[in-house]
Parts: sequence; C-alpha cells; structure tokens
Amino acid sequence: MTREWAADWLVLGTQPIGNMSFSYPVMLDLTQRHVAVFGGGAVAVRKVRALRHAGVASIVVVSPDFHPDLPAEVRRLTDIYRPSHLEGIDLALAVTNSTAVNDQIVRDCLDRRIWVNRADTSADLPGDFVTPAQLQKGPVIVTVSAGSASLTASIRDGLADRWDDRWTVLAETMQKLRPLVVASAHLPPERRSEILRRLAGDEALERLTRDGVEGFKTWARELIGAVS
Ligand SMILES: C[C@@]1(CC(=O)O)c2cc3[nH]c(cc4nc(cc5[nH]c(cc(n2)[C@H]1CCC(=O)O)[C@@](C)(CC(=O)O)[C@@H]5CCC(=O)O)C(CC(=O)O)=C4CCC(=O)O)c(CCC(=O)O)c3CC(=O)O
Ligand SMILES: NC(=O)C1=CN([C@@H]2O[C@H](COP(=O)(O)OP(=O)(O)OC[C@H]3O[C@@H](n4cnc5c(N)ncnc54)[C@H](O)[C@@H]3O)[C@@H](O)[C@H]2O)C=CC1
Repeated sequence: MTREWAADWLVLGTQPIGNMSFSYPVMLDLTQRHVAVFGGGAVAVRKVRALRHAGVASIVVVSPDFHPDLPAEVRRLTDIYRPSHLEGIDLALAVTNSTAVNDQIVRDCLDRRIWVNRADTSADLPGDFVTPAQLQKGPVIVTVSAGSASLTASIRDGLADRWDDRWTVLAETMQKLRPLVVASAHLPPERRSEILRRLAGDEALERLTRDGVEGFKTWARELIGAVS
C-alpha cells in the first residue's frame, strides 16, 4: 500500500514544475533598448534595479502608485496601463497585481511583437521570458531557472557557496588576454584555440593555486608573448 502510494507520488513528481517552456537562455545587451515596466510595487523595484544594473538605455515605470524604494532616477508615469504606452518600447514587464491587466499587456505585446515578461504565471498567456536568479562574480554571470522562484533562488545560493574564486580570476584575466590572442592574426586558428583552452583549463587553475594571482598572470602573459 505504502509502496503504491510512493509510486503514485513519484509519477506525479515527474510532471514539469511550473511553466518550463522558457527553455532558450539568452544574455541581452539592453544598452540601446527602451523598457517599460507596468506596475510600481515591490516586484517592480526588484526588476528595475536589475535593469539599471544592466545599463538599459531608458526605463519608464507606468503605475497609479509607486513603491518608496523605486529608484528616484527612473522615469515614472502616473497612469494605469494603456496600449499607447507600448509605443517605442522594445521590452515590457507586466508586473501589476492584476492578472487581467497582465494578460492584456501580454496580448498587446504579442500583437506588436514586443518581448514581454510577466511576474505572475499564466498557462495561456505566459509571455516570452522569465527573469532568472543571478549570481555575479566579477565578469561571470551565472543564471538559474528552475520553474519556481524560491527553488531557483535556493539553487543560486547553493552555487554561490560552491563558487571557486579562481574562476573569477580566470575570467578577469581572459577579458584582457582574449582580445590579444584573437588579434594575433599571424597565428593559425588552431594555435589561437589552443592558447585560449590552456588559459581556461586545469593547467591555469593549477598555476593559480601554486603561484598565486600574480604568478598566474605572468604565466598567462608569457604564454601569449611566446607565440605573438
Ligand atoms: C515565473 C517568474 C516570472 C518572472 O518574474 O520572471 C516568477 C514568478 C513568481 N515569483 C513569485 C514569488 C517570489 N519570487 C521571488 C523572487 C524572484 N523571482 C524571480 C523570478 C521569477 N518569479 C520567474 C521564475 C524564475 C524561474 O524559476 O525560472 C527571481 C529569480 C528573479 C527576479 O524576478 O528578480 C527572484 C529571485 C530574487 C533573488 O535574487 O533572490 C520571491 C522572493 C522575494 O520577493 O524576495 C518571491 C516570494 C517567495 C515565493 O513565493 O517564492 C510568485 C508567487 C507570487 C504570489 O505569491 O502570488 C510568482 C508567480 C507564480 O509562481 O505563479
Ligand atoms: N515574479 C516575482 O518574483 C513575484 C511575482 N509576484 C506577482 O507579481 C505581482 C506584483 O507583485 P507586487 O509588486 O508585490 O505587488 P504590489 O501590489 O506591491 O504592486 C502592484 C502594482 O501594480 C500597480 N497596478 C495595478 N493595476 C495597474 C494597472 N492597470 N496599470 C499599471 N499598474 C497597475 C499597483 O498600483 C501597484 O503599484 C503579484 O500580484 C504576484 O502575482 C509576487 C511576488 C514575486
């Protein structure tokens, strides 16, 4: 009896959690893009902070009221959502506390081919993307999407605890050295690939452990210098 119940539970457990149709990860450059956020509550505050951190060209928040923590620099439009607010917008976030309004925003964005996120969930009108949890370590951004906000954040925190600080040093070094390797036009492509692999591989990690950051950087410069 217990085993049958357990088996049923396991079968249920294989169903997708939440809406897992958001399955194509991208990293967006929004520095030339115009974003509209509909709703001015706590979720808007979090999303606006992340957008500002990403250097978005312009953000407008449209809402009848605004949370006190909403960044002061962001443009505010005291109004309820209207389709005319979508003019000139590249990306929209439907974060009002009304399912019907969020539905309408998603519909209007689909009609206009504007990419849209919604903070609540809907099977019929899910929008185009969800915002994952993120962990930033120097130039490295790790994102997590698990189909449940709390699980997503918890996995992100688990990854943060397991972060190897040597990866941050590798990424910072690679940011400087990769352009030099790529610009070495006289090097055969396979040699360039080999150098880039060595700068990112186990040997690089071992050098960092053994020789410290400065020793590693000297090795990396020599590796490039020897062939350029
Ligand atoms: C589908 C998605 C849509 C989207 O927003 O894109 C969505 C939906 C919903 N979130 C809800 C609740 C909460 N979400 C958070 C926090 C975060 N939520 C984020 C993403 C997403 N949330 C997308 C899925 C991402 C994925 O899994 O792939 C994070 C990762 C990124 C971000 O948005 O910044 C950010 C991490 C912040 C961090 O960095 O720690 C907190 C905690 C807090 O507020 O402090 C709570 C309260 C606690 C709880 O309930 O878990 C509810 C129920 C609302 C209700 O009760 O009605 C819904 C609706 C529903 O599930 O139906
Ligand atoms: N994705 C996520 O991480 C989370 C999502 N949620 C969902 O997001 C929704 C919003 O959450 P909160 O910001 O905490 O709610 P909130 O109640 O603090 O804010 C909602 C905002 O929407 C505005 N609004 C209402 N009707 C509007 C309209 N027609 N046009 C423009 N703005 C309008 C309100 O005036 C208010 O400023 C919740 O109802 C919930 O479904 C909630 C928590 C986390």
